[in-house]
Amino acid sequence: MVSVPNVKLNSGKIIPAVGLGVWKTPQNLASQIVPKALDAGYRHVDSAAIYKNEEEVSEAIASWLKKNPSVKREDIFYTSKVFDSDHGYEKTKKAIELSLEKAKSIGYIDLLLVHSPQSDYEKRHGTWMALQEAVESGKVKSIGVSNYGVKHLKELLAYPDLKIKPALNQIELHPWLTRSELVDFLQKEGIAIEAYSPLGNGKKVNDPALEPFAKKYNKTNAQILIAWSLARGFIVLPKTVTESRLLPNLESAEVKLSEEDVKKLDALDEHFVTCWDPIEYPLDSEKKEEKKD
Ligand SMILES: NC(=O)C1=CN([C@@H]2O[C@H](COP(=O)(O)OP(=O)(O)OC[C@H]3O[C@@H](n4cnc5c(N)ncnc54)[C@H](OP(=O)(O)O)[C@@H]3O)[C@@H](O)[C@H]2O)C=CC1
Ligand SMILES: O=C1Nc2ccccc2C1=O
Repeated sequence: MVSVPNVKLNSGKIIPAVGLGVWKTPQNLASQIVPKALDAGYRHVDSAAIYKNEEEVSEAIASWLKKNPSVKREDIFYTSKVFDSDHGYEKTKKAIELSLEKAKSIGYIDLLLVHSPQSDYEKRHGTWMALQEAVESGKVKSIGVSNYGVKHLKELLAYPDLKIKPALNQIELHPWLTRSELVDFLQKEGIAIEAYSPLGNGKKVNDPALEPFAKKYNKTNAQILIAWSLARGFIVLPKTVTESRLLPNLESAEVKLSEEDVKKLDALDEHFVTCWDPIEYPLDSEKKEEKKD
């Protein structure tokens, strides 16, 4: 079995440092690939309400656990996310109920994230209050954010009724997008960092800049990229629906890049964003400034 490191979150919960991403994994493929991933040794799956596969992912985990009784529910880490259109206290409460209903086969959600900061102060605040209550109810074990920039995090950390700090921030990270200011801030605040699109959404897997590293370590380009995330201390979420890629991607956890090579890879940074970039989304005060101009 591949030895995958765990990370302890500020909630006290443990998260495996490699998780299977399931964005764009259709429902029928989710039912097939999740058990294969668990067979390969994955113990962490990253879904979201907008991926439309929460139920299939959860049911695949539940039926795999029945067939593998030596692995317990607590050994698996399941994440979902509340989308922007469900921001605000009441809407988020309903969205949480729906995500919990879809995850009923596995009993609880390990980590629930605010998918992005794209609304306004009042709605983001209401959403966080609903998430805090979900932890108090016991049906959600840890809560966090995704695509939050430093300004969004500072806003959240200043809520007068903040009871629970985000356990992590899930953001796009790879050598072409290293977000050093945000990463430093998160490390200082004790908020774990989760790297999405670690292969640059597949667009960077064949980049020639990876060749010397692949050659030196005798690993694939994808393995170098996943190993880079782990060497930086990030939790990492490679996505694949290709069975033959599951194990090699997970085995990246056993690739140890030298500090010097990690720095060389860091130097590829060119702020290359592959899909969306809500990290720059304006605060209410910035929207008012825009209106004035
Ligand atoms: N919070 C957020 O806003 C976001 C979260 N995420 C999360 O992060 C996960 C991963 O990010 P994502 O953008 O999907 O992309 P990745 O960077 O993980 O790349 C996935 C692509 O790379 C291909 N691939 C996977 N493994 C290999 C390999 N070993 N060799 C060559 N190609 C490979 C996949 O193809 P194939 O599947 O055909 O094998 C797919 O096309 C998402 O699934 C989601 O869970 C992603 C974006 C935004
Ligand atoms: O995985 C994701 N890919 C996306 C692209 C656009 C908006 C949200 C997401 C995701 O969560």
